[in-house]
Amino acid sequence: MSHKPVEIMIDNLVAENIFFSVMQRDILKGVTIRADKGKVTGLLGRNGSGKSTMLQAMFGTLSVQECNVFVNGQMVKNAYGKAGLVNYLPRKPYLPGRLKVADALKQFGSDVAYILLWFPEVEEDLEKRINELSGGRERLWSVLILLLANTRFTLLDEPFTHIMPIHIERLKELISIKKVDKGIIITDHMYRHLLEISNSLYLMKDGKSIYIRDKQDLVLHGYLSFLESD
Ligand SMILES: Nc1ncnc2c1ncn2[C@@H]1O[C@H](COP(=O)(O)OP(=O)(O)OP(=O)(O)O)[C@@H](O)[C@H]1O
Repeated sequence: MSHKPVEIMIDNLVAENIFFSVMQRDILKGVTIRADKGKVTGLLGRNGSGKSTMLQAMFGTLSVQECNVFVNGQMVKNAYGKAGLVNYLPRKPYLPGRLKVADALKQFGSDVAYILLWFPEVEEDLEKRINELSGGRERLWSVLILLLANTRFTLLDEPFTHIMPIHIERLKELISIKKVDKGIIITDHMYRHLLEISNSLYLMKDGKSIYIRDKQDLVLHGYLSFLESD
């Protein structure tokens, strides 16, 4: 009797072969990116290297020359439209400005008690409208709402921007807990935070992605000019 090894498929979302050219410039030259349940994938790159474009192509809201998206090997079109599949934090403000925070939480079905357990000080925002919040608080609420939402994958474009260090530290802990339930891709220029929380880290350069093993690689590939001491 032969014993076939049991293959366990880890929930994954893959955007393969992304090509994007604009105004005769090739921005992405056949790049692949993937999110796996249980992992954080980090994406670094200089301004204009195509990080946001990749996330939008994967989400399905940007039309690019080529991009094939698969969920566990099955091709999907318009990933954003599939209930419970994936959510995406754009670089720009995400939540509707006129909405009260408490109403936004209700709309997204967020677990307010759980959020306040992690960030008790943000309770003061609940009755405020989104456009009355500081930039950092608006970003924090947006990240929390998407991270805690019941989707299999979450794509976060610059989630740490404007957020104060003490909240970034807590957010990183929360991301490490949430990745047990979902696959997460994060792009941010705060490379130290990405180095710390990513299970796989890539650098976008010349339209391709380079696998990053450690900080030295970031110098080698010209993302950092030198290694700062810790
Ligand atoms: N609609 C468009 N028209 C012209 N150029 C575009 C368009 N969309 C994207 N680009 C260009 O594509 C390149 C990649 O942009 P993208 O926003 O993906 O970069 P990024 O790596 O996210 O940059 P940053 O770190 O500055 O956020 C940029 O040079 C941008 O100017």
